[in-house]
Amino acid sequence: MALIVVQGGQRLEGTVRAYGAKNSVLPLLAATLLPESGTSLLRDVPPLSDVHHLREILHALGCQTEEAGDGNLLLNAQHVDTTEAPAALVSKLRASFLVMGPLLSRFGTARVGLPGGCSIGSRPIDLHLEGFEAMGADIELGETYIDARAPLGRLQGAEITLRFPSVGATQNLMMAAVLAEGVTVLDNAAKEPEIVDLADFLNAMGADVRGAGSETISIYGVDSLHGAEHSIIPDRIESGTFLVAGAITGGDVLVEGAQAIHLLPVIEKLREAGATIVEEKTGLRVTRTGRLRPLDVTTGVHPGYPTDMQAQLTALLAVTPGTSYVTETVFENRFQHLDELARMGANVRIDGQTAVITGVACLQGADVAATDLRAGAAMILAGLVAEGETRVHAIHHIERGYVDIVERFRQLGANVHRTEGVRELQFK
Ligand SMILES: CC(=O)N[C@H]1[C@@H](OP(=O)(O)OP(=O)(O)OC[C@H]2O[C@@H](n3ccc(=O)[nH]c3=O)[C@H](O)[C@@H]2O)O[C@H](CO)[C@@H](O)[C@@H]1O
Ligand SMILES: C=C(OP(=O)(O)O)C(=O)O
Repeated sequence: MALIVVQGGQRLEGTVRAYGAKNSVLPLLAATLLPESGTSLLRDVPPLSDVHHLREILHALGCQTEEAGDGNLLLNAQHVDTTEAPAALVSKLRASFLVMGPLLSRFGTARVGLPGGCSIGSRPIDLHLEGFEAMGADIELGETYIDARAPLGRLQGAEITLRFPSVGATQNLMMAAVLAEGVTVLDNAAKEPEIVDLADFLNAMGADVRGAGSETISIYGVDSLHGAEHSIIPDRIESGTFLVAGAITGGDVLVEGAQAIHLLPVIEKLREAGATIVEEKTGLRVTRTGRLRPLDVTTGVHPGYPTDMQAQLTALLAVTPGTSYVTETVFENRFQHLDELARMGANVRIDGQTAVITGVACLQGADVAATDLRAGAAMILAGLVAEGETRVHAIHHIERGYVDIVERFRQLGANVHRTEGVRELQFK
């Protein structure tokens, strides 16, 4: 199995470009199922394994996709010939379940396998299903498949208040509503930038989605949609990861394309920790010369501190003098990386939902696992400042969400490489 090997001690310096956002491109790919005519063009599609797997699902449904160079992807769903998304493919990633909304909206029926994704909590899909039901769908839950059908042939607009502003449920229900009969109002909707990106794409296709980015989204159903062109927003989590890399190594890194407006809580916390972050014409520059300072951070839904940037921050805090507190409120099992940091000598303990991290002078290189995508990024970050060699295993998780991570860290001066064929160590 492949692993990433990091030799600690290099100060990172240089420029890195943010790719299109993984968490935007996945719902956008699902949305391309909606139009019955025309080809869509998505720009800055990141070449990630999650994207590859979602494209496989689109192909299984009868869509055509074609790479058109420079990160452009053409998609056509005119000839969709089945509404069954195979469980074997859907189980490879979480966002695959987002094909349910578009299929149900356009065809009034869908059979979709149960989704996979990072194991960071129980991750139910009850909010998605309750929303479809409120729009008139009958839902049948099987062991590996979920069947949904609109008995009237078309979903009906409804008023839906989400118990929690779930990103995925908001996206799935928005897509279900665009071709429904009448108006759907989603209350307590998620406000993440990826929701706004999806609404912009749907509207470019001829939908009428209003209020995305606020807690109430109104979707006025239309009769048909057409293909559209859209540029994907830069990945705020990838950008944030590189900002932490600059901060942890006391470096000077410009993240091209990083948008401050999407990263406000991350910027605020990194500044509080002692980094300098400046908005430049082309992106965000991070530098740090002074000592790191401890933090008290609580994750939350947007515009709160993103849970997807929690693990990376714990790597920084592991080498920050003093005691820091990190409270995770979005996922109930998102501290697995702390055990891995502890293998490297970090002083961490978990108290309920809070990680208590007392910084150590230096971490030690070790064999560690990428227990999930962001946990893997955190291991690389820790490895950058550890004494000796850190070998990160289970890197398929990292490759779900970071494009060419090794090459891009190398360009910034990190001593890191990817190696194949080494026996996977057993982690308890
Ligand atoms: C592909 C993608 O975009 N993934 C992101 C998306 O995941 P995802 O869309 O899965 O995350 P959600 O916002 O839905 O989940 C947040 C919380 O709501 C709970 N929940 C969710 C749905 C549901 O039907 N019932 C329920 O209880 C989840 O278990 C979790 O505790 O948003 C998360 C929160 O910002 C991010 O960490 C993920 O990177
Ligand atoms: C948890 C994440 O992804 P997913 O929802 O696709 O598992 C993530 O991007 O950090």
